[in-house]
Amino acid sequence: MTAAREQPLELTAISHNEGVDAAVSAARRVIASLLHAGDGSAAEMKEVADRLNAVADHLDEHAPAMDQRMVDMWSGEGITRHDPVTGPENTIAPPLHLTGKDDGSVEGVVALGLPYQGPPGHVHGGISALLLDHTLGVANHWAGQSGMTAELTLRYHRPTPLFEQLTVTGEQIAVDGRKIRTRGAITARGEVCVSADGLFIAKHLPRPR
Ligand SMILES: CCCCCCCC(=O)SCCNC(=O)CCNC(=O)[C@H](O)C(C)(C)COP(=O)(O)OP(=O)(O)OC[C@H]1O[C@@H](n2cnc3c(N)ncnc32)[C@H](O)[C@@H]1OP(=O)(O)O
Repeated sequence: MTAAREQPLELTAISHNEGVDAAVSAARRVIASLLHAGDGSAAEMKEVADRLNAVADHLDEHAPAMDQRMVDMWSGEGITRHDPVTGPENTIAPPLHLTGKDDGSVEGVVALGLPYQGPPGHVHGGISALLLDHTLGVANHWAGQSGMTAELTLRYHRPTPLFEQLTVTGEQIAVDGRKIRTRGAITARGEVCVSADGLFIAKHLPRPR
């Protein structure tokens, strides 16, 4: 095991707070604000819709062809900037930020707002599954042997609160040929809300070129 690091090792992309990252942060705000406002809001929603559509028209007008964008997204090695969990370029990413620990596990903290609500005041179970699937995948990457999810078994121990700091962890447990076993959890206030056991199979789809 390596000597203790002063800084945790970054395993996911950090927002640059400029360019598309800044626009994505603003869009995340819009998504949360729309849900907060609702139809009973005094805001002029027709005008809001027109302005948002104008923004989308502007983006579409200047976007590269989709196949070129796919190549760009997957150029270079290492961590992605576009995934739906950690990606600073992806508006639907909360985003979760993961770091690698010296014990071989990965960990991140995140607080989720209204767009991720399932039961009243609590996180949707599918969102928890999304966070854990990705975190287990990053844990495999950190451990040195990664693959695609073949099975993900979740146990929902207690409701996962919105608006509170959640800790998401992942750790590779075993590798047997192409089969990789990984586990993880989401905890709030020190209590496990969701735990996950994953089976991953070493398989890698080709990057667009
Ligand atoms: C760093 C970034 C992190 C990102 C993390 C995100 C992770 C994801 O979300 S990946 C996307 C979701 N997953 C998928 O779409 C996977 C779709 N499924 C597949 O591609 C394939 O079926 C896959 C990969 C599961 C198996 O691949 P394939 O090469 O066909 O495996 P195959 O040769 O049939 O089986 C290999 C072994 O695994 C076993 N196996 C395969 N699938 C399963 C399964 N679901 N359950 C149990 N065992 C399985 C087989 O029995 C076989 O075992 P053995 O060697 O003992 O005979």
